[in-house]
Amino acid sequence: MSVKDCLLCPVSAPVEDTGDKVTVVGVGAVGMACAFSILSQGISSDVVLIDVVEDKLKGEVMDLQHGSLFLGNPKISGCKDYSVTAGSKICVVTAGVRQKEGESRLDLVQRNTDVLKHIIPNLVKHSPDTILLIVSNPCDILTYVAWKLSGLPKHRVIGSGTNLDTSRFRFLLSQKLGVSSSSVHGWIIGEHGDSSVPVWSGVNIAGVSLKELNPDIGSDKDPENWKQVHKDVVAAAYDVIKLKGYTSWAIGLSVANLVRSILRNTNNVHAVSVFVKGLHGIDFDVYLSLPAVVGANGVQEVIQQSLSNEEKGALQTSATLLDKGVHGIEEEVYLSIPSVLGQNGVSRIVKQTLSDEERGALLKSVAVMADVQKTLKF
Ligand SMILES: NC(=O)C1=CN([C@@H]2O[C@H](COP(=O)(O)OP(=O)(O)OC[C@H]3O[C@@H](n4cnc5c(N)ncnc54)[C@H](O)[C@@H]3O)[C@@H](O)[C@H]2O)C=CC1
Ligand SMILES: CC(=O)C(=O)O
Repeated sequence: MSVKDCLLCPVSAPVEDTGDKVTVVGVGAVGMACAFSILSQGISSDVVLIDVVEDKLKGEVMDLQHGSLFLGNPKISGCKDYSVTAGSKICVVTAGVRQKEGESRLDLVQRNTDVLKHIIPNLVKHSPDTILLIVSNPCDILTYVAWKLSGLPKHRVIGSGTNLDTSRFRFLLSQKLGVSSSSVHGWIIGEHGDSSVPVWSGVNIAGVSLKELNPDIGSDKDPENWKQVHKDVVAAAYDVIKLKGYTSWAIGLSVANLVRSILRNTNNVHAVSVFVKGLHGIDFDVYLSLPAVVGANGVQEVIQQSLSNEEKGALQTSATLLDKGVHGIEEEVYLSIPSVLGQNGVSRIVKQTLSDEERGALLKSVAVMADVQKTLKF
């Protein structure tokens, strides 16, 4: 008999499924900050890491496991093979390239779309009931891409969106006012990026509206220049990237906050990237951030904020920009398009006006073709 057999008298089979499994794809700065925040706050007791760089992945798993004593003995595992992710309640996607100094988030769209084409089908294959939480940038466009690639219902594909920008906004306002961020209520909506929209009409402390105290707040006419706070929110990522090369801790904490709301079914309201067609005059397929009720089903409801005309206009500009970003995604594929044929083969392609639905379906077709092509050997 082994020491273990002498020590332990079996009574019942150990339970393997913790019911709160979270997969984090990408063990870079952001993925590890997410995993660490989730584990250190005891939000999940079963965290799986995935990456394509095996040594780094193994090292990160071991390093976290060695802290198990201080984390309440969670399951921490990692592998290149997606079968380890089976049964995940949430899959957080942080894989892909990040901005270098001087690059915008939108500059990453093509490279990270290609990365998602490999990741999303694998995640959904092993966890068909999962909620996808997209963090990689450009976050809103990639959330749309993930929705298309996954075939999951819209409410189960969410982008971390402006949950982070909102946290930055509330922190900066709190510094100006000398009150805690948690007591400053305000929202950043729209793109997680340069065209984000501050909802000045709703900023309040204990129900006291700052706009009622200063009707010009957030505008160019405001002598106190509160507009600078939003400028600082937009500049935040660029500033941190200039200083340390990347951002990590705040996004890790922001993701952990979202994961908690989903796993514990809290119905907290977060600014997250959701499908917004039909809201605030936006009439095309696009994901961007609005305050939404988040629970075990993903996004349950979107809050219908009363926006000023200026805020609504800025939100629509943000939506149009993201729509352009989606349709700018390029693939080298052949597929059927009405064409003019002559002796020289194809002489011209007919420019059809497609509905958003048709364009979405075409994009999916392109993604599938591109995936198949990648498996061919020449
Ligand atoms: N939404 C947000 O608020 C934020 C988003 N980000 C974004 O998060 C992403 C990751 O940033 P960092 O962690 O700093 O980058 P990083 O370069 O440190 O890590 C990226 C990781 O992804 C892995 N990876 C690449 N292709 C993969 C694949 N096909 N499958 C699995 N893993 C793969 C790499 O091996 C690497 O470990 C970037 O796109 C960045 O812009 C960063 C901060 C905030
Ligand atoms: C990099 C990025 O998206 C951020 O820190 O906001």
